[in-house]
Amino acid sequence: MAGEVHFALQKYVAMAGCGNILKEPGMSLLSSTRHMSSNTVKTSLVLVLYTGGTIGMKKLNENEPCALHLDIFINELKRLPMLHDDSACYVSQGEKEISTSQRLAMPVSKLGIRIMYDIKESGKIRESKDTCAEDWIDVSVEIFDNYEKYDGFVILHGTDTMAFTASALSFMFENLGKPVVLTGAQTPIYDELTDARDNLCGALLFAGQCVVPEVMIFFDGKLFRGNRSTKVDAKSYSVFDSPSFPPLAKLSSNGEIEWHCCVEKCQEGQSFRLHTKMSQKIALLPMFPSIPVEMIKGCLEPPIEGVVMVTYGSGNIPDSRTDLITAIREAVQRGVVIVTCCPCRGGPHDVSMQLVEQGLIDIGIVPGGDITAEAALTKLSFVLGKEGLTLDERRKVSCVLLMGQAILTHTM
Ligand SMILES: NC(=O)C[C@H](N)C(=O)O
Repeated sequence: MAGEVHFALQKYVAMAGCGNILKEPGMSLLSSTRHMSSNTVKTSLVLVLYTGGTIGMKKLNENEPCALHLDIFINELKRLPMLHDDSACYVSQGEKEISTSQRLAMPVSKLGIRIMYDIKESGKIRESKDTCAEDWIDVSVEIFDNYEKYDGFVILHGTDTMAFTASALSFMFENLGKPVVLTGAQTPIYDELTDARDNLCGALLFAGQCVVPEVMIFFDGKLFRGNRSTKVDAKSYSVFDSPSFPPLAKLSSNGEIEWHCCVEKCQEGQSFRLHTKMSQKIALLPMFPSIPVEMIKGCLEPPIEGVVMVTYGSGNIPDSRTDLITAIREAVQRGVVIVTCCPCRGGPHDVSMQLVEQGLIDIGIVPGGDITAEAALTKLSFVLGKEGLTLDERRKVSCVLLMGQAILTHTM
C-alpha cells in the first residue's frame, strides 16, 4: 500500500514561475507522434469526449426545451473553419475508426501541426449539475481504453461541476503522460456571440500539440491546473480561476502560447493506471458563527467517513466552543477523516496560520492548506475509496500541507 501512495510523489512536479520548459516536452510529442500525414505537416490525434453542458445546447423546436444532440454538434463544427478544414487529407493509416465517432481536422496550427480529432459521447449526456461519480468513472474509462490511440484528450463538459470532474480525474489517473483538457462554454456553440468556439479551439491546441501530462481546464484563453480550479463567474466568459495557483499557460489572440509554469514529465517507464473506486461516504460542513453542535454531529455521523470542513476568515473554526470541539474529537476518534478548506484567498498561507493549523492538528483535523472545496471533496472520495490504507495513511494522503511539508505534490 505504501507503494501505491508513493506513485503520486514520484509523478511530476509543477512549479510556479519557472519559465517555459514545456518547449522540450512539446517537441517530444511531435517526434513520438504516430500520425504523420506528409513530410511537411505533422499531425496529432485528439479524442474529444462529449458529456454535455451548455456548449452543445440547441433548441430544435419552439415548444421544446434545449437539448443536446451530438450529430447536430458535429455538423456545426464542420461548418466552422477554425474547427474543421474540409480540404485536409487525413488518412488513418490502417487504424480502425470507432463507429460512434467522426474524424475532423483543424487547420494547420502556428506550430505547423494539423490536429485531427474524433468526437464521441461519454456516459449520460446532460447538464453538469447532474454529474456524479459514475460520470467521472465513465469518462475516465473512455480515456483509459483509448489512451494509446490518441495524443491528447478534450472533455466537453458543463461549467457548473467542471472543477469537480477535473479534480476527481486528476486523482483517479496514476502516471498520466498525456494532456487531458476540460472545456465548455457560457453560451451554445450555435450562438452568434459565444465563447464555445474559442474554448474548443484552445483546448484542442493544448491537447494536440503540448505534452502537459495532467488534467486541466481551458477557458477564456487560460489553461488552469484542474485540481486548483474553481468556477468563479456565472455570467462573464472568465468562468474559472485557480485562486492559489497561477494559470499554467495563456493563449493569446494571435494563437501564441505563453507558459507560466514548468511541468515535469511523468516518470518514464511507469504505466498509466486508473483508479475508479470513489467513496461516497463524504460530506461538506461549512463553519459559521453560532453553528449548532447538532449540525456538526449530524454531519459527522456514520456512514460518513470523511468530511471537508469549510473554515472562515483565514482558515479558522470557532475552537473556543467546547461542545463543538468535543463533537469533532469524538468523530476523529471513531476514524472520520476531517480536512479543512478555506475559501478566503491567501488565508492559509499567512504565517500566523501555522498556529491555527497546529491547533487544528491538535484537535485531529487535517489542515487542507489552500485546497479548493472541489479538490478536497474529490480527493477525500478517492482516498477513502482506496482499500487497505490505515487511518493514519488516510489522514496523511488527504492532507495537502502538513506542517509546511507538501504531500502528494503532483496532484495539488
Ligand atoms: N455553462 C454551462 O455549461 C452551465 C450548465 N448549466 C452546465 O453546467 O451544464
